[in-house]
Amino acid sequence: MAPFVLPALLRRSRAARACAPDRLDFHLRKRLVAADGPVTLDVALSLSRGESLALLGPSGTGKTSLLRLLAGLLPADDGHVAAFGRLWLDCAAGIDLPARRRRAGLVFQDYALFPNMSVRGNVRFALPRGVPSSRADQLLELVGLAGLADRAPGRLSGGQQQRLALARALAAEPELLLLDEPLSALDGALRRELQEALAALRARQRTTLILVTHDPAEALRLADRAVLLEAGAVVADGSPAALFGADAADAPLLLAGRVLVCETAADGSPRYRIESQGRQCLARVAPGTVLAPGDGVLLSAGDWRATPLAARRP
Ligand SMILES: Nc1ncnc2c1ncn2[C@@H]1O[C@H](COP(=O)(O)OP(=O)(O)OP(=O)(O)O)[C@@H](O)[C@H]1O
Repeated sequence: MAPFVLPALLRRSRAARACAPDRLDFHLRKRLVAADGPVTLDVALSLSRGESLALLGPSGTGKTSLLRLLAGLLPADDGHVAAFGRLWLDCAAGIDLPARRRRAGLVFQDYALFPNMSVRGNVRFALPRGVPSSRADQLLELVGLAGLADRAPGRLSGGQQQRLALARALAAEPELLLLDEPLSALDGALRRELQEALAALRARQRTTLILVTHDPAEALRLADRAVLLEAGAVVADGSPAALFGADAADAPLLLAGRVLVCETAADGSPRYRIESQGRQCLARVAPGTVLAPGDGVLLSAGDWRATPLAARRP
């Protein structure tokens, strides 16, 4: 056998061996181009069926890209995804299932609803063949939209659109539910209610969940495990309580840091590159706050917000 074929075969068999019926096992690599230069996303994780993982990290670190890679919406440079007994991706073996053949449901930050269909139509469209259309109404009930089933999505509020996007993702009965800040547009009580509905649903269907959140309290409520990404790599992996402290529901983790430089995000808002504990991250600031290089800040690991130290003094 030609020597160059051997590594590819070995890699393929490693991916194929990882293909256990009750596990999601992946290693994905992708070169991303950030505003301040290229970053290589390189993440390997293994989850059991029904596990819920919260993905946290500073803005621009690759969280959304990782969800898109898993869903098959972004091509990987290298790696594999072995999902519940099936290879969705094995770059070494040339296997790359298209998004529609992966049993992954992704709820985007911008919802991606069909504007020409009613609320009910959006959910019905996603039902697998053979599932009665009454299932759409059950799901709309679950997310509190039963009364708006005939409305066009364009006439829903941001929070209602977010709930519709969630119902549509659930309709497809995914084995892997990928949620990109799914509840960020919802206010307190409703957010709590949907968090509970999601937790109950997960327990009932054993759906594996990966959710991007900036909210440690949400990670504590919805996730068994939290992973912190920085510059495309996993820097912490453990239980949310161990990572953020059991009282994270009230106070996000605060780290002392120092401003290195101010950058401009894609939406034109300022982002500050902060150095904290030997690492760097990008953080937002409250409107009107101006920081200079060298300023001391407190960095909230929950929403990656930097607050000038002086402003926090009593
Ligand atoms: N297809 C692509 N090719 C190359 N680079 C990309 C691609 N898509 C996104 N990027 C870059 O990858 C970086 C990470 O983006 P991503 O949206 O994954 O970060 P994030 O951690 O989800 O950020 P946020 O918390 O702000 O949503 C960004 O700098 C983005 O410009």
